[in-house]
Amino acid sequence: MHPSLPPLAMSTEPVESEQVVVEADHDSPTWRQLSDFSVSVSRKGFPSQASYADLRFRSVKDMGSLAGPEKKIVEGKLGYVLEDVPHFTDYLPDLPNYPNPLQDNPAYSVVKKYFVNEDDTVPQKVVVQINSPRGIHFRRGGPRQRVYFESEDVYACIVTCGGLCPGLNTVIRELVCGLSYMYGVKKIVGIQGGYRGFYARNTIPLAPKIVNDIHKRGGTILGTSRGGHDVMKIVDNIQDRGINQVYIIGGDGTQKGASVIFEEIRRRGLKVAVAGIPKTIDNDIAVIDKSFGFDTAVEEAQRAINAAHVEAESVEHGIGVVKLMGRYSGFIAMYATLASRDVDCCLIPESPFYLEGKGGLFEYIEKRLKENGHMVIVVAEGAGQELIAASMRSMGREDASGNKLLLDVGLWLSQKIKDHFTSKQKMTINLKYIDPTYMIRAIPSIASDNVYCTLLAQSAVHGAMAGYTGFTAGLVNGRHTYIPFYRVTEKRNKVIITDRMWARLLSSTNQPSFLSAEYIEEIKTPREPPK
Ligand SMILES: Nc1ncnc2c1ncn2[C@@H]1O[C@H](COP(=O)(O)OP(=O)(O)OP(=O)(O)O)[C@@H](O)[C@H]1O
Ligand SMILES: O=P(O)(O)OC[C@H]1O[C@](O)(CO)[C@@H](O)[C@@H]1O
Ligand SMILES: [Mg+2]
Repeated sequence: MHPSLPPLAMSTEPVESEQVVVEADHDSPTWRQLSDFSVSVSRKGFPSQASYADLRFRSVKDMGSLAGPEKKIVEGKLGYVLEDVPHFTDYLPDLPNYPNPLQDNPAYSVVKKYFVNEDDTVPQKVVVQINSPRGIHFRRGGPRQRVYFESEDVYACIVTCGGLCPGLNTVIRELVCGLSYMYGVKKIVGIQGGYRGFYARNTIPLAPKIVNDIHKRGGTILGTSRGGHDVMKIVDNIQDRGINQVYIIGGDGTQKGASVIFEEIRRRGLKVAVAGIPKTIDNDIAVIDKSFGFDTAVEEAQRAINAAHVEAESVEHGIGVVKLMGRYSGFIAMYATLASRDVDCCLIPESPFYLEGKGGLFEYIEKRLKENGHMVIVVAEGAGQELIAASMRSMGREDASGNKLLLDVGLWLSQKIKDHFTSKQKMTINLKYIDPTYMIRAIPSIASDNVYCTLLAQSAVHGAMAGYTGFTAGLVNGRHTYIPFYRVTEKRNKVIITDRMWARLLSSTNQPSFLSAEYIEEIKTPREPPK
């Protein structure tokens, strides 16, 4: 255990009052043997309205791996569960705190109830039944009455990792402006070229004047990369430079990396806030309503679909194929299809399809061409990978971050369609393939995404200033929240093909579901609950 880490106060019984029952440190055998115990919460203010008797505090260490995340869970009556995020005072109990400087900011001081109530939490599930448990909640994001940094002591850094996404520059801009204008922070630097930039590149100074109009440009002014996550080198660098707020913008891989950085920072007992801002054009990050840049991507995809449609309808038996992003999740393809209404078939990774035979894609294409004379197919990049793998080799390759490198479904599918209709069916078709992937990723974000980026960035800044750490700032049911890293990285957000949204798409395109009769029967028949 790091010498500066205080022992946690804990009990093997549910806490019925504010008492502290047993003390043990994180690395003690006692800690390891317990997977579920109560901890006292040293931070003042929670819970103020609910009585302590209503609540049970648990800190659940992932027993599978000692290096795994420590979960901070608060349970209340009626099945209320708060999956809380770490706070400095969990491991640095005697830190001083200060009044939030926003109190004296003329723009904000007139706002009624500007500060978020310490007890506010946001439910993950908003549709409930009369007797259903209240379920998982997340801590509400926003400015707090007290902060754990004095403005002149803050030294913040910002890093962007993973693939490009519209809105990256807006988030950078709003972090810089939020820190400067709301909290008077003067020392902010950008880490260049993703995680490896911490130890392999110089930092660049950031200030409102420098970032003033970067949101009008695509990409990230800081640069980005995959791979290069060396946690010890990164944290050594943070420590050596005296950085005490780290803002990390990136997708699922990046948030995993942020979690590891946070764990190392906590192990060393450093007062360094680690805040993640989720970025994923694919919209595949779990828990959050939607990721920034997603709406921009769907909007821009319309241009490619329109072009495919114009090409297809101008010739005899015209087929337009458009490949859109989505490695594991077909959200962009699904929403772009629903928005366009010119699409006759949408193929996504979550819904396996087949080409030949009854109910297959070729049969549907032929029907559509006979009915309409042309058609448009939208295919997500991760769709049909098993089919391609069966006909081609070179599966199993990975990029620098360990992400599987996919085979180009758009080219493959276009070729298969051409082969089938021209060689086998002896039918003349005119196929045009459009891959707008990198054109979509590289544009600046649209207005609504810019506002979303602004609120996300400000929420992250408020959280870090208030002493929260090890969190991802995210929108849950329309409210800004702080979500523990493990919650956004443990699984991916995927299109659920048994949900209404996919059904809407099927009914809008009239495409086959490609599901077998047995499968449909199986999902319709409710299973017996396990005895
Ligand atoms: N499990 C992990 N532990 C530590 N670092 C990781 C982990 N997974 C990924 N990273 C690091 O996070 C960074 C970004 O990861 P990745 O390239 O997978 O992009 P991403 O954040 O998932 O974004 P996207 O996939 O949307 O482009 C890389 O520098 C990578 O080394
Ligand atoms: O070519 P790159 O930069 O590795 O990124 C491609 C991947 O990035 C994403 O756009 C996600 O950021 C995926 O949709 C795509 O597979
Ligand atoms: Mg990823």
